[in-house]
Amino acid sequence: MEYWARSVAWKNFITSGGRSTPEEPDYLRLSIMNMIAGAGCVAFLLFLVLDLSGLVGWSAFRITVNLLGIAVTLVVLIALRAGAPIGVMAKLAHLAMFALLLLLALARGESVIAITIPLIYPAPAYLLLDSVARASIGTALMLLCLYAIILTSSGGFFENTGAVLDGAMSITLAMAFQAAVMALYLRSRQSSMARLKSLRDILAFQSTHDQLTGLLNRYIFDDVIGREMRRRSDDRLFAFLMFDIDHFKGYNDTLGHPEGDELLKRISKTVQGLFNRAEDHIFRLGGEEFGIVFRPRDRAEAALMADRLLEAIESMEVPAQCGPHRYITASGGLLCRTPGPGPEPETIYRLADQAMYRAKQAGRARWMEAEDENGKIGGTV
Ligand SMILES: Nc1nc2c(ncn2[C@@H]2O[C@H](COP(=O)(O)OP(=O)(O)OP(=O)(O)O)[C@@H](O)[C@H]2O)c(=O)[nH]1
Repeated sequence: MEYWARSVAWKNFITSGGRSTPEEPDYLRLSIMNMIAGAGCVAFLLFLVLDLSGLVGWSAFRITVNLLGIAVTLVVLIALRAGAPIGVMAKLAHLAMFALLLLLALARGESVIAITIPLIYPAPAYLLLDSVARASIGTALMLLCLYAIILTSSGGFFENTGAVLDGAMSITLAMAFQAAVMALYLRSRQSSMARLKSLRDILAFQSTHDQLTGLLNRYIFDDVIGREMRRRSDDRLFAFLMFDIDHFKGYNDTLGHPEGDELLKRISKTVQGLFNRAEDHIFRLGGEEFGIVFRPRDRAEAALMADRLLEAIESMEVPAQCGPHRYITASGGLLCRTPGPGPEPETIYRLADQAMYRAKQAGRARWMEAEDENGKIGGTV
């Protein structure tokens, strides 16, 4: 089990740059992979030239590895152009490059640097996957160490030019691959993070907003009430105005539910026009019931806002389908108090609801002020 987990981690570690989503044509990844394969091809060609020119130790094995390197990178290039999946080709190229660098190093076994480079290649590559800052530090450190090894192990820069060139080219190739790994990884991580974020935003919006009107819903009501009741930043009052459209059932029954929905949307716009301060919260609490949490300076201002709202709804001049009024009206309940420790959100809701019920009983098209359990006005609590 542990071996399996380790081998999977290793596989991810080596091939992480090659992840792709096959359903999306990813032109950036395609370009990067084309670039890597092209650069790989050129680099192996240069290795070959170095070998053949006798600048570095010549061996049939070395030549074979160089030729293999050219062949693999050419296959990758051609396959990419023929439309092979980018992710698969990236994995293939990445693994082949690592294996070939290792073989090349073994072929030149007398040089410490030549063997070391491919072995340390995955370590900084892993570092590079995390962040650009860590990547830069990791890269700088690795380059410093490698050049220190080159200078010390080959007995001076000018005495073994072949080994130095060989090492430097290996480093360059490795660095190009690390940069590509980082670019691919960061890009794929960024796009999946962006997708996740937009999904999270959509879900957060949908869970707290009413689909029909776009207003806040009952789900977030308790949170808002709790927050507004606890606030200390502002010494204005806490007010909760709840209202319900009168005889909405009759309106729906006569004109149909789609017309009823339209009316709900229009009324929500009217409320938004009136309660338009940044700190106002407007809810559709259910059916044809709405609520507004706002911060009046005093009770008189809260009462004025309640009056204005009911007037604004009637002034929409939507013909009522039943009841004594010519136009659609609404009835409300208002609760007003100073913020601070006090009743729970459900108590606030219940008190305002009771006040609204009294307004309905008294003939509708009006609002009443909430009273607490002791019969006192909500605002004096
Ligand atoms: N069109 C529409 N109607 C809804 C929606 N939600 C609830 N309703 C309707 O709202 C009506 C509410 O009816 P009642 O609770 O009897 O209230 P009312 O007729 O307004 O009576 P009062 O409030 O006493 O004046 C019902 O007919 C519900 O079907 C909705 O999203 N869209």
